[in-house]
Amino acid sequence: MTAQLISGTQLAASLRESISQEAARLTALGHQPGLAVVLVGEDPASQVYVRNKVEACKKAGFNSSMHQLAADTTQAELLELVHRLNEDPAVHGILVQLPLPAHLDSHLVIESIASEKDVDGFHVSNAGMLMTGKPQFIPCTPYGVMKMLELTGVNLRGAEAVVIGASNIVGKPQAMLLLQQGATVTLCNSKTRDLKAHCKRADVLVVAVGRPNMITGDMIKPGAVVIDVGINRLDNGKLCGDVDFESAKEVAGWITPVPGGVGPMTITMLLQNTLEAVQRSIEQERA
Ligand SMILES: Nc1nc2c(c(=O)[nH]1)N[C@@H](CN(C=O)c1ccc(C(=O)N[C@@H](CCC(=O)O)C(=O)O)cc1)CN2
Repeated sequence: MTAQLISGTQLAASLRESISQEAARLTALGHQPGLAVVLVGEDPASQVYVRNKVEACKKAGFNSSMHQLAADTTQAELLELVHRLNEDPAVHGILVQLPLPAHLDSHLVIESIASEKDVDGFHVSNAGMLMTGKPQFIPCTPYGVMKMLELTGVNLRGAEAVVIGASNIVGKPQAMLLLQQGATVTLCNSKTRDLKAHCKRADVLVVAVGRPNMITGDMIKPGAVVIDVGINRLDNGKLCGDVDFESAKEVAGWITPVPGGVGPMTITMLLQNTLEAVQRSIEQERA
């Protein structure tokens, strides 16, 4: 193996220590961070992620409430719950786990969350703030990726960064964050011609597609930083990323594993965003 491993598990553990300390300080001041997590239905992967989020909150000393709703919950019932959480002063952050069951309109639900409590950073107001270079809440996965890049010491100014996957949750905000750090960014999508040529140019390659092992070592520039956002469950029950780790690690300079890479960082940045929500609410009270 030539590449150095970027362990999300390790980085997350060290960031969570500082987060816990700040949570204890805020709690002592009478502002215990509060995160409400909403899950609709019984998607097994979502259940795992939500459980891990609630667990991480508890460990960090946050007050977390879990709202588990039946798969046939109506749009009106879900909006009513979000409305109640918006009004609750003990709740600083609200997260509705995605994907929602098909009969629910995710866009309307996200827009119903008060933007100052949208710790996922998915609300159009927060997406706009990020786009215009004044981020309030940065979506957790791209935020975590930026922390991982910081750890490698890679200089993003003038670097060629290629992001594969143009979702609102990962690809688009990731491209914005890289651009804001001075990288020259290419955002690839499912229609991109000659994906390999784009990948081969990348000093920093972020892959968020959801297709097991689609990026192989021969598509990677020697020494590149490769960040694998994909989490795919194979028929044998094992998890794998969008990058073929075995061949990629022989070419890359740095690489993230799956599991234990970007996933744990996503949850950590959710805690960080919730802290930022508390800090802003205190500032607002004082103003
Ligand atoms: N409201 C949101 N919904 C979703 C988000 C999100 O950020 N906000 N992101 C993804 C899923 N996700 C967080 O919710 C998430 C995915 C994976 C992990 C993680 O820690 N993965 C572990 C493996 C866990 C396993 O055994 O399955 C790892 O990679 O090591 C955390 C969060 C979609 N929905």
